[in-house]
Amino acid sequence: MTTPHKLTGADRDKALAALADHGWAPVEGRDAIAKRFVFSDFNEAFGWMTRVALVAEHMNHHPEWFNVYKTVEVTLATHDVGGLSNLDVALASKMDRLAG
Ligand SMILES: C[C@H](O)[C@H](O)[C@H]1CNC2=NC(N)=NC(=O)C2=N1
Repeated sequence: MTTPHKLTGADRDKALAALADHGWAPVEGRDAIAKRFVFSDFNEAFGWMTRVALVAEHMNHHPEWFNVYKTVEVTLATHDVGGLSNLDVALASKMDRLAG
């Protein structure tokens, strides 16, 4: 897997702008991004989480997430670099793609 590199300056701004188009927003007071995914029911939500979990494990990059019924609140940050990295951007786009 790729080594994470922290996004700063123009790279970070550009990544945040692209992610915003897909519903990801910066987290207040923290160098992280978040998005709420709402599915049609619990099976859809948990099925998606399972698919994401396999991708995340393969990337060795893991989400912070909270599931209630059909809603999954996701926060992405890279603990190893103390902020947002290229791996968060990659995982965010994989999550979007898997959500359809
Ligand atoms: C030791 C292991 O490679 C690290 O702890 C990995 C695992 N998954 C991770 N996931 C996330 N989100 N950030 C990390 O810095 C991270 N680091």
